[in-house]
Amino acid sequence: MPLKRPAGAVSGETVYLAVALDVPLPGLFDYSHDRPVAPGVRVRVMFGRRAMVGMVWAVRDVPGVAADRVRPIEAVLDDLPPMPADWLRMAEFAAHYYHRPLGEVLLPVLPPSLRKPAAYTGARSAGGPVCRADRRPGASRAVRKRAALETPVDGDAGTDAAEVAPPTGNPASAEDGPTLTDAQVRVLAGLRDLLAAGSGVALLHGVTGSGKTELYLRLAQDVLAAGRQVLLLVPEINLTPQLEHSVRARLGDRLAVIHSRLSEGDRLRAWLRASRGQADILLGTRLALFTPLPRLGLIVVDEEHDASYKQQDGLRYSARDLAVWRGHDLGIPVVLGSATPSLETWRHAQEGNYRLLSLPDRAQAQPLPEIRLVDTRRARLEQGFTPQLLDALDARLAQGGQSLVFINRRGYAPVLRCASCAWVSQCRRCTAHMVLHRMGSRHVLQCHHCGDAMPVPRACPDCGDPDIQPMGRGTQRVEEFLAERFPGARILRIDADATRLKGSAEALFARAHAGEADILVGTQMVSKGHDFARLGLVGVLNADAMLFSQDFRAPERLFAQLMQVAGRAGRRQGGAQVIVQTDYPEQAIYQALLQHDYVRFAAYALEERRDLGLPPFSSQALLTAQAVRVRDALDFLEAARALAQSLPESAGVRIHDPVPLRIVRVARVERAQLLFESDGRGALHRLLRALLPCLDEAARGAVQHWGIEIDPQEI
Ligand SMILES: Nc1ncnc2c1ncn2[C@@H]1O[C@H](COP(=O)(O)OP(=O)(O)OP(=O)(O)O)[C@@H](O)[C@H]1O
Ligand SMILES: [Zn+2]
Repeated sequence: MPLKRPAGAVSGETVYLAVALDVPLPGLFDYSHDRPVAPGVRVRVMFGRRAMVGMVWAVRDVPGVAADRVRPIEAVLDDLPPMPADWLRMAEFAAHYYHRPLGEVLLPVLPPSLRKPAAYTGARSAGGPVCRADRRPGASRAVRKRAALETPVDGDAGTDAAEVAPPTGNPASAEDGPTLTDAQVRVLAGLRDLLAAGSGVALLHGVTGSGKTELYLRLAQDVLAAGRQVLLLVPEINLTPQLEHSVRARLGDRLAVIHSRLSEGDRLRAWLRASRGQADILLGTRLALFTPLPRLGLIVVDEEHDASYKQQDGLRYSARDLAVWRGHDLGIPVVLGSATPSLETWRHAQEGNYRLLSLPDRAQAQPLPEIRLVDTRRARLEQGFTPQLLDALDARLAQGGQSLVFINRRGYAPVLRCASCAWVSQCRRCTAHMVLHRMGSRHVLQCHHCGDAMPVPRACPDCGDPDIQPMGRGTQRVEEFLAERFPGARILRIDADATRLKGSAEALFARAHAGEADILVGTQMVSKGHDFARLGLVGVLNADAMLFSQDFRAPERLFAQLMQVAGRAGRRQGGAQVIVQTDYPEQAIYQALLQHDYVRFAAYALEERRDLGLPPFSSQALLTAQAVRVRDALDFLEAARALAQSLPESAGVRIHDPVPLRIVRVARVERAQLLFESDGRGALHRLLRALLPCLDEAARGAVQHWGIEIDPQEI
């Protein structure tokens, strides 16, 4: 299809715009208009009978379909300049690498109000969401004036696409940081080398509490002083308030925060400030990566190993991997920080692709906590607690210190069971148990997979026995037990249920940080990133649950999780202790944990991966299929496999057997998967490019949905 540069077109003559739309169909869609529109400009169009917001990707001389079937666009949404060229390049790369239509990348990553046609029509639209945001008190006059005068830029998206507000120079009255330790000084010099070199990736491997955050702030100061912007990514929303506070105190108020819990209006305003260059620092979770930043000079990915950087639906991208790509594309440095780097990143550092900088000790000269494995096989457990852990909790309480009980399972109990027959609380729609939850004074059953809920039956639905009992325990039951066992203690539970309401997570964490709790009970939500001042004891229940998982990444994740949660203890005072209860103290993973030895663990785990040809020594892609019956999903995957094997591009690609997912049915849909693997990335992608366009044909009939995931993190 011949593409034409918009600048050459004469106004008044019909042009064809290739528009990306967020619909599950490949390719772009042609619309006509009376003058060219720059790539990266949003337009309102009719798709079938639906009004949609799309994004212009190119201008064509001739449409891809018969000219009389091409519909005109409804409106050019000229409240924003075209998306900048580097942003369009990143989206194009993501679409290509993850094998998705462009429209499924370009539109979903925008703030929701920018992609809703209704936001631009009707009496109350008042010029659209951008104009409304700019008219709010607080929006600068200059912006209001610009928004009122702005006409669409019919130029190349690359040139001067964004409004760039000049930096204000050094933030006023920035608080001074602590005097750096020798190790921090050395690492900062390494990071500054990277800045001076202009680009490259550094892995900042620093043990928990080593003061990595301090170095991000120092480096950010340099970048800001040079008039550039900083993108700071964190894995969890709950980590933003703590960091936001440090950033404001040290670097000033030219900060924007973006994450998925913001209201639409707040998210749009933060996005506008960042993309207009009015904010110098953008702090956010993975979706913040897709924000245009006209003066971007540094990207930091904190806790880079964290699985939350991987989007789990739609475009299944890794924000960390795309951050590295964006840095490379822009020729700016990227810093990946972690106490427990992912093995992918660690290998890059070992091979010299990334520059390895290490902080081997804690910043405040505290030793890492002592770790004890307590063998649960012969212990007399009280509600899952060993006498050793209970004694340790007692001792901390007596000293007035804070403790954390970590259990990665929310709710009251994972299953309800009848004492006399085999009945268990099974979800009607999923191959999973319904979890018992306490709601105030009542209990309910809830499925964590489909969200279905039902009241607790009075008696066993199968045999009528009234004696039905919760089995095992989650955070709520632990909280209840601790309250009984330690009546004077202030107990605070932090998990997804306790933090569901807006603002409640921030309030709970603030109380934990302020030392207003003696015992914290929490899931992985509390295990990472937080800098608790008085926490001296960590008890880990149920660590073994991940030990024998099918997923080859389970040991890596378990090790990281335990190192991270252990790392919350003793950050300000010595004498901290971690107690891990386990049935398998002899397992290599626990032995490495005792030594706080990430490097040894990584060496051992990488050796194993190399022997088995697993990532990072190979690349993987996962084809998943959904159907009412898993047999149909498996048949489709079997056909896909046969088709793949018949293609010449399959050379060098290992194609495994299709298998049902571990939890095969969710919400009455059954799922299966097929794994592709190759030693080099290229071969895998070549095969997928040849194979995927043929699959819709093969999926006809019983298969409801199929999808491809590149670099899957869970198998
Ligand atoms: N040079 C220093 N002198 C004194 N205190 C410091 C110094 N550097 C950092 N700190 C303090 O040490 C604590 C731990 O630092 P920080 O939270 O940055 O660690 P981290 O490496 O990010 O840890 P984690 O990986 O566990 O998140 C913080 O309270 C921080 O203020
Ligand atoms: Zn369910």
